Amino acid sequence: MIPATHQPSAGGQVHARVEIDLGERSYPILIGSSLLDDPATWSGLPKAASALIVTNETVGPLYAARLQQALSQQYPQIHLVTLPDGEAYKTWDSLNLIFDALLSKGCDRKTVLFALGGGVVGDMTGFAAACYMRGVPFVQVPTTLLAQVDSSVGGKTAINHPLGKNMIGAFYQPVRVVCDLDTLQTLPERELSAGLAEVIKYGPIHDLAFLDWIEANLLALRARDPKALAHAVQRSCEIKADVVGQDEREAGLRAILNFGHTFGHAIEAGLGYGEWLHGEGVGCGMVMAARLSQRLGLLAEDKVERLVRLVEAAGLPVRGPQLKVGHGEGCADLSNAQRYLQLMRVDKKAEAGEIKFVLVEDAGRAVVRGAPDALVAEVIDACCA
Ligand SMILES: NC(=O)c1ccc[n+]([C@@H]2O[C@H](COP(=O)([O-])OP(=O)(O)OC[C@H]3O[C@@H](n4cnc5c(N)ncnc54)[C@H](O)[C@@H]3O)[C@@H](O)[C@H]2O)c1
Ligand SMILES: O=C(O)C(=O)C[C@@H](O)[C@H](O)[C@H](O)COP(=O)(O)O
Ligand SMILES: [Zn+2]
Repeated sequence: MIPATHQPSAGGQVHARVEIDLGERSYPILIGSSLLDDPATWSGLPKAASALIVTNETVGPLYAARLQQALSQQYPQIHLVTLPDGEAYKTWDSLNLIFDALLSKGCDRKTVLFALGGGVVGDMTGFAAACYMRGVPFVQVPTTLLAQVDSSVGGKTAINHPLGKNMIGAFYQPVRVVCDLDTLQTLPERELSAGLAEVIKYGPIHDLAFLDWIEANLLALRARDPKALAHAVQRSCEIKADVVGQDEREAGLRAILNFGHTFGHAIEAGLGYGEWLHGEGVGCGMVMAARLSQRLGLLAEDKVERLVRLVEAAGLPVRGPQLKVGHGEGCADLSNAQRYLQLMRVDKKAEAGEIKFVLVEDAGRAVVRGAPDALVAEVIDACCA
């Protein structure tokens, strides 16, 4: 049990409520301020004898006691498990810490899990919820910009494998998402920039007017202006809810949300998880995917340069790294481009060894298709430092 350290301030304000329409798996995304402390935020959740808050060693000390206090009216027993912090810990070992806590505390199949943290905590808590007793309810309480605009929504849950990102997981939807914008005020600047990568992503694939808005409001976003953050989170969640509502399990359309990720995931795995942040890989990966789109005649050069400027202005890298030769088995003799290609062949969108890229067109649409290895290698060579 967590000690209740202080009284909640309550008085939460919901600025927006976005519904994700998935039939019986539908749920609301609440976006607002002071939501964490307000017992009203948590009313109507599944009833249970116990809840388990899953967090990490950074977020726990900041927010877990407040969440526990607010939940205490609803759940007689509230337990806490604190995971090590970082992408390098998105592993079986961390997942087992959640199962150890669930079992040692006598949690049953009604126990509700609360994922309090960024995307790493969210993805692992969701996966644990999908597995424990073959499925218990869980709530996403995202505390990073990246998690509020993307990872808490849509039910992709997973852990990493040394050979590939998010390779072991499940589609499993939360019963509610609560985005308390106030938590973004304690986020390190590098993490805020990482979150902006996923915000920017929605522009070229779905909404060019939103891209205009991001450009016009980038300074306000980086200064954490509450109104700008509220709009960025709301519009991002609306777009993601729309896409996921049409294609929950990525039979087709949902793959557009992977813009920048084919290259980005290769960077994350190739450098070793945690070396570059997920959002940094996505930011740079979008630049590489845009340059590939240009080489295939889909995107005009001025549109590519516009994206590069925006990614850079968001505080994200626009040049790809040289992937460590020898980091993975059998890659010692590979060139940098060959190493990228080797890692990208593991991507979940690949079919029969053919890599599929999310490419973008001038009109603000995305297409998912293959490209000749030689052309991809040229783009990698041109994009890497
Ligand atoms: N499931 C999905 O659809 C989806 C979508 C996008 C990304 N992801 C996954 O999400 C992960 C990245 O998520 P992330 O960027 O949130 O990283 P993260 O979870 O590692 O959090 C980033 C850092 O910020 C700290 N932190 C979190 N909230 C804080 C706060 N309010 N104040 C201070 N520090 C805080 C964390 O402890 C961590 O050190 C990746 O594993 C990625 O694969 C999943
Ligand atoms: O929700 C989705 O679908 C996405 O692709 C969102 C991505 O931002 C996210 O990083 C996702 O985890 C990547 O999916 P994956 O299937 O390539 O692991
Ligand atoms: Zn992502």
